[in-house]
Amino acid sequence: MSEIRLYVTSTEKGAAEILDLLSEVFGEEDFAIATTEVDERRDIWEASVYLMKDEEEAVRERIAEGIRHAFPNAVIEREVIPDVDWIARSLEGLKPVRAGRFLVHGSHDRDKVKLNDIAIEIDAGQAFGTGHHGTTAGCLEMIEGVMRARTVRNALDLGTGSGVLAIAVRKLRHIKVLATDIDPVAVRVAKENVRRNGIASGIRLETAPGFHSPAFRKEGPFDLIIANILARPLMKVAPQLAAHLAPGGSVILSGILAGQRWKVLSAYNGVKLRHVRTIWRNGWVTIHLRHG
Ligand SMILES: C[S@@+](CC[C@H](N)C(=O)[O-])C[C@H]1O[C@@H](n2cnc3c(N)ncnc32)[C@H](O)[C@@H]1O
Repeated sequence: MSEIRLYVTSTEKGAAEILDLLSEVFGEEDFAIATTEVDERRDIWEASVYLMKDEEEAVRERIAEGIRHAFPNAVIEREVIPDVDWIARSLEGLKPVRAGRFLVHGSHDRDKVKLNDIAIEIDAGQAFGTGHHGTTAGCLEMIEGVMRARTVRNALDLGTGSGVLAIAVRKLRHIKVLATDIDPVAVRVAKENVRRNGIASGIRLETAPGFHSPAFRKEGPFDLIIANILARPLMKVAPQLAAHLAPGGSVILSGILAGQRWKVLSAYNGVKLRHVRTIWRNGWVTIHLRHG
């Protein structure tokens, strides 16, 4: 059955207020609720509830009732989310990708795994992160280097997508990992990938925009923070990211085009993080920074 997103368009402040109201309406029920930035310059945001098609009418009425007083003119729009299987089928031909000792492969390529590989099984789906993109591969290579050289007792994967990087960290070392994404669909896909890779515990997955969740304080500060979420949001979260880093900790940033490297580095120098190493892949850079 199809999944539906019901959403209301507002400003950042309005979307946050709607999110609070919807959290009261749906409480502990199993609905994913999130806010997403659509256009930073024009301050356009969406507050969304994800549900199955047969629940649509009842959920729509509850949303309307919940926000009616504070937002009398709000329009509730809908989007049908495409089925995961359809996308997966169209991308079935993707070849396994090597990055350091990691081999990221689809379920159809299990026989390609060699003895010394650290295999991560990810089928192409609705979440970003099959290993084919230069940013994911750069992060995997950097994770291996950093975790070999430094003591890492816990880690944060901000913008986890398919969960590939959190799975990589956990496969390298038996440590606790917090993995978050602004997109509840990605979080659901990541949960499935964590299970499929035989990881029964140790990875906590949460839907959260930026650092907006109590989970960060609860699980942090972190010895390693990985964030592959594009240059602009990376620059925006620099102060919060630095605040959640343990003394002497490492940061791996990606989603940065080569030409944006200096802007991102200067934002992070401003929060007392210094450059250690850069990996270049297909026009994208992955950067390792440290406290000090
Ligand atoms: C480029 S993908 C990276 C996925 C995976 N970590 C990888 O390396 O392949 C970026 C992910 O970050 C998420 N994202 C973007 N902005 C975010 C934000 N402000 N807070 C949390 N997640 C965010 C997106 O939904 C997307 O899943």
